[in-house]
Amino acid sequence: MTERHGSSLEIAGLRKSFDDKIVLDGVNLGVRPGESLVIIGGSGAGKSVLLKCILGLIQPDSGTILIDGVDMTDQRSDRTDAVRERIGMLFQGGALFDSMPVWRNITFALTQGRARDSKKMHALAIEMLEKVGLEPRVADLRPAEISGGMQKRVALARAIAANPDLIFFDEPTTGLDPIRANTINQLIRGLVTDLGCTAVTITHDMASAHHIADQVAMLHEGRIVWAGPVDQLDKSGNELVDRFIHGRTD
Ligand SMILES: Nc1ncnc2c1ncn2[C@@H]1O[C@H](COP(=O)(O)OP(=O)(O)OP(=O)(O)O)[C@@H](O)[C@H]1O
Repeated sequence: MTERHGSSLEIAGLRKSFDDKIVLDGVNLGVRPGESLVIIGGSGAGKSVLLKCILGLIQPDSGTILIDGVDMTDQRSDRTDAVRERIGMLFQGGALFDSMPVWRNITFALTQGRARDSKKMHALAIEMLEKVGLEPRVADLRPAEISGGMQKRVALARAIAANPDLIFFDEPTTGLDPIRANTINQLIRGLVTDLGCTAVTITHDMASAHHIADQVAMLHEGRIVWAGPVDQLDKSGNELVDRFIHGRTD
């Protein structure tokens, strides 16, 4: 049984150009509540720009981005702010604050930077660390004192601490060995299957895509050229998808 319903995401006709370079050329994409979508595509396809548009970090030129029916491309309002509060994000580089210990990094957004019930927050951080396979002692270290792979898992712990309904992962397994990558894959899958969270993941790691995804969409030159259930990926009949998943450049 799920604890809640994840958010829905519907993108229609999304366009974005930088000067005369078209990066998003009418993206249409949908994710149902409690579903895991993986977006694949080669370098420069526009994946990061798409993600930044959804997160409100870049303003698209046209098109709509509906999260639970609220258009996130509209001017900021109480409605869009309320939706943003239910969104979690794991950035590629982790983006941790080096000046504070791991436990404060994990709970920072929950306290909005204010010192609040430190003991409770410390305990919560340890609980989150356990979920991502890290020992309690890591809570008191600073990000610079732990490896890149551990930083990635701390960033994931931070993303899930806020209990989001919709969570975005940008290359969550890049730079991790296969065992650690598998821990992250299982965690993402668990967020969706056990907690009913909606997940959108950008990855080049096809093993991870197969583990995480319900649906897969391929972005190529700013358009979604194929979308479908993950078990159809290997028999999509789409030349661009075949080339991408088999790493062919011909
Ligand atoms: N702020 C910007 N100004 C100008 N061009 C940009 C900007 N951001 C992205 N681009 C261009 O948009 C295109 C798509 O970039 P994007 O980062 O979305 O690709 P990607 O699919 O995420 O690639 P990768 O897998 O390598 O991360 C690239 O040609 C990039 O140079």
